[in-house]
Parts: sequence; structure tokens; C-alpha cells
Amino acid sequence: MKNTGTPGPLLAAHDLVKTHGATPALRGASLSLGPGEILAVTGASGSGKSTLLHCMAGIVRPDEGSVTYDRQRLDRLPEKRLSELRRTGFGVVFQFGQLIPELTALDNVALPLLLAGTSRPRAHEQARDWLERFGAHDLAALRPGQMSGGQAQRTALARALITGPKVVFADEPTGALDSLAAEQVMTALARTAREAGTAVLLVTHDARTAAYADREVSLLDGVVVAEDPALEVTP
Ligand SMILES: Nc1ncnc2c1ncn2[C@@H]1O[C@H](COP(=O)(O)OP(=O)(O)OP(=O)(O)O)[C@@H](O)[C@H]1O
Repeated sequence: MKNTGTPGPLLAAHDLVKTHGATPALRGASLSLGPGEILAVTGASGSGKSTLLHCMAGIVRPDEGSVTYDRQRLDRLPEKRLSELRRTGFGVVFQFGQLIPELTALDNVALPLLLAGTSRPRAHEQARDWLERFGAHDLAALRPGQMSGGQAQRTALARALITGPKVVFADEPTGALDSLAAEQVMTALARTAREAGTAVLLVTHDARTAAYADREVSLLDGVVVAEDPALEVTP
């Protein structure tokens, strides 16, 4: 069909197949993410959620199928361009924030800008601003070992968003948190992503975490089973 002029998805996976050794993780998974959309991917343990996120973030190449980001075939990009795109267009947060233990919260958040050549005073100024957006400005001088799980995740989210990515990939960002901390992390993530117009691909087991998304799809044995209206019409 001809292009109708409607903007397409920002990121789309079509018929992804990925096998780890003898274990099939994805068996034809398709999913699309619109600009600024918060999308939750749920499903049982082992259903392929993390593998789908890794393929869509350009961390893992699928065996078959395509990943299109901003009209480019991510699965075909040479490694150098892929890592450049991951650095500039994407932010990533995992279950355990993976902050650098030796650095303060301020330096952890400033790090992507420092690595990109921003001056230290400017990077710190922006890092303070992003910590504040996540209600974590009082953590600036703390090292990860001095923080609670929720504080560490809010710091990790500030670090993921400081470069102004188009997409944040969050793999079980509340998986290690109690329910109050999970609520604070998700409230801050949803509000901040909406303010910044950042799309979020959120992988979670937890229905309360998924409830912060605009839309939810489900994976079953490596296939997206819940409806994804941008891709198909289920009778
Ligand atoms: N690096 C790997 N090596 C071997 N098998 C893997 C690897 N990564 C994932 N798998 C397997 O692929 C399947 C899908 O795993 P994946 O982690 O994507 O699922 P998941 O839905 O995210 O699970 P969980 O919720 O437990 O994290 C599982 O059977 C898993 O054991």
C-alpha cells in the first residue's frame, strides 16, 4: 500500500527469530513503538522479553527478521554505526541500575556527557538538573553503595535520559524494588519521559509497573500474542 503520510513507528521489529544455542527465544516476534510512546512488554519468565528488548536496542542481532529504527535497518548496520546510534539515540536501564560504584551519583549521571566531550562544569550542571527531575537532587554526593535500590534506579534513569535519547529501553527496572520504591521509580520515569517526548520500551513481570504504560503487549513462547494495532488487525 502507498504511504498515506501518517508517521510510521519510530522503532519496529518484524518476525524476529533468535535462538540461543539450542534454545529458541524468539519465534517470529513483531512489535512497533511510536514516537513518545510508553509500551510495556509482559510475559512469563523465559517467554523472550529480554531477548526482544536486546534485539530492538541493537545489543543483539536477530537470526531472522528485521528491526527498523527511524527508517534504518538496525539489524544490518555495521557495528561502529550501531554503537554510535546506541550512544546518541538510545538509553538503557536494567534491573540493577549498573551504576559505577566508585563514582558519585552526580558523576554517574554526568558520565555519558563527559564521554561525549562536554566540559565538566556543563555536564555537572545538566546532571544536577536530571537528578532533580527524578527527585534525586539530594543524592548527588552519594556513591551507589550508600543508596537504596530505588535511589540507585532513579539515578540510573537520570543517566539514561541525560543525552536526550529518542528511546529508553528499561528491562525490569523495578524488579529488585519494594512496591513503594517501584511506584516512585515508575512515576518519575513516566512523567519525565512524557515531558521529554522519549519513547520507552518497558519489559516487566509486574502488572503494576505495566500499568504506567500507554499500551501493553504480551509475549508467549517467543511470539507477541496480545494485539499490536500498529501491525495487525486481530479478527
Ligand atoms: N545468553 C543466553 N544463552 C542461552 N539461553 C538464553 C540466553 N538468553 C536467554 N536464553 C533463553 O532464551 C529464552 C528466553 O529468554 P529471555 O531472557 O529473553 O526471556 P524473559 O522473558 O526475559 O525471561 P525472564 O523474565 O526470566 O528474564 C529462555 O529460555 C532463556 O533461558
